[in-house]
Formats: sequence, C-alpha cells, structure tokens
Amino acid sequence: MPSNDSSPASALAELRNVTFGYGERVILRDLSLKIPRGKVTALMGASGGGKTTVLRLIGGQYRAQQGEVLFDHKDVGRMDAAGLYAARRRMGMLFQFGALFTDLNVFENVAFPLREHTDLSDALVRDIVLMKLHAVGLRGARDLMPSQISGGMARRVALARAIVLDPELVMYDEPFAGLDPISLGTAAQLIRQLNDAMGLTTILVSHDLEATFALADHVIILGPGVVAAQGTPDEVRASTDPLVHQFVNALPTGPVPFHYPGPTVASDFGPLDGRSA
Ligand SMILES: Nc1ncnc2c1ncn2[C@@H]1O[C@H](COP(=O)(O)OP(=O)(O)OP(=O)(O)O)[C@@H](O)[C@H]1O
Repeated sequence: MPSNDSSPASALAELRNVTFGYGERVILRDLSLKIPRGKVTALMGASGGGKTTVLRLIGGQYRAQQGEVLFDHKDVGRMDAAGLYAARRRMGMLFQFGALFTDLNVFENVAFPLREHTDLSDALVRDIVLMKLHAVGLRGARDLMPSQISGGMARRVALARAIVLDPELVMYDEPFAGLDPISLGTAAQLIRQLNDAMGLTTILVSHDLEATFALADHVIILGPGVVAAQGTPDEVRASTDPLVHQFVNALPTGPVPFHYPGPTVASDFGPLDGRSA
C-alpha cells in the first residue's frame, strides 16, 4: 500500500541547494530534494529538466558545482575513489533502455556485477543469479542470448541485474520506455514488488504518467532546475502550479516551452549581411 513519509531522518539520498551545469549551461539551480527511505519516489518533469542528471549526481558520476549530494548522510561529491566505489556498491542502476551485453547470455548478464564486485564462489553466484532471475520470472530463460528474448524480457533481465548486489538504493531511468502495455505493467509491478520485498529505496525516472502515478509513493516534479511540486501522487495531481498542471494533464501548451532556447526568430530568419531581404 503506498504511503508517504519524507521526514528528514528517513531520507536515504538528498540534494541540498545543488547547482550543476554542463559547461556554462546551468541545469540545476539551488535544487533541494529528499529521497525517502523504503519508498518508491518518482522523479518526473519535462524533457531536459535534469532528471537523469540528478541520478548521475547521486551515483557520483558528476559532482555538484555548489551544494551537497548526500547518500546515507555522506556527501557523494567529497568521497574519494574508494568511498565512491563503496557507495556505488550499495546502489543499483538501470539506465535508459537497460542495455544488456549482447555477447553474454541472460545468466552471465545478471552475474556480471557479482563477478566485477565480489569474489563469491561459482556455486554462490549461481544461486544468487537464479534467485534474482526467479524474482523477475526468467529463471527458465537463463541460457538465452539477448537476441533471443523480447524487449520486455530484456528489461526484466536488466532489472534483475540492477538488484543482483542487493543494493539499498535502486535507480531506474525510464524503465518503461518502448515497452508494450503488458510488459510495462509487468515491469511496474516488479519495481514495486522488488522495492517492498527487498526493503529497497527506489528512484524512478519515467515519462509514463499513468503507470508511474499508480506505482509511486512519492512524486517529485522537476521544473527547469527546481522542484515544481512534490508529494503523494494525489497531492501532485491536485497541484495548481501551472507547470505541474501542464505536465500531469499532458497539455502541449503551458509554461514548458516547445522551443529549445536559442537565437530569436528575427535574428535567424532576418536578412543576412550583404544579402538583400
Ligand atoms: N553530458 C552532457 N553534456 C552536456 N549537456 C548535457 C549532458 N547530459 C545532459 N545534458 C543536457 O542537460 C539537460 C538535462 O539533461 P537530463 O538528461 O538530465 O534531462 P532529463 O530531465 O533526464 O531529460 P529526458 O527526460 O529527456 O531524459 C539537457 O538539456 C541535456 O541536453
């Protein structure tokens, strides 16, 4: 049953006044948000708003230019290589499209993080991999190659791989992209079940409003670089913020601009120097 508890003590990850840009272009401006422990938090918002960037900051792939990115109360941006490696060991990630290694079979794809990060015996690796594959309904598909399974199955293999190290935090970046409705429903149910059965904390970046609102305990809508709304799915749905209204009602017009920022129309289409209009 979804519940909502975002008291400070229960945050597993947190951004405090984070400013981050790629080069000159500022993507996140003084952004603060909390990822409550044990919950499924959906991070949503218009394309390019910085959702994947937030995951990359929590995962330590990038460092904030200002502010703190905390994982279990420690600043990821200040960790040395060993600290970061240890923190990442506690995180599972499924990045966009959850690509599998095409030259490894299903079993070896899921076993990969175990072989990289542990020196467990082959017998133990086999038991853990089969347990995770069982959890996603694919124990019987262990010997198949990625080319022999459907897109929905591949996503479930990627889910099994994301949780194979028994992470505390699992981050899914668009796990539903490109799935048919049945596979999408299965993936959504699995994300919920894995979160609850394994006592995980989940961050889910998704554009699928219906599936995500049905699944999440806590929803954060990012506007351009800031939190536009957060709360339970019902609270966010009821928000009167114009950007949130546009987003949850999938309206083509509103504060989210159609055009990527650039030169004015007049300067792009106006007369060229030396050319007659
Ligand atoms: N490595 C990079 N170098 C330069 N700019 C980048 C890089 N990665 C992302 N960006 C830019 O940063 C902005 C935010 O990107 P990000 O992927 O975090 O957004 P998003 O909200 O996840 O978008 P989407 O929903 O489309 O995946 C985008 O405008 C993107 O073009």
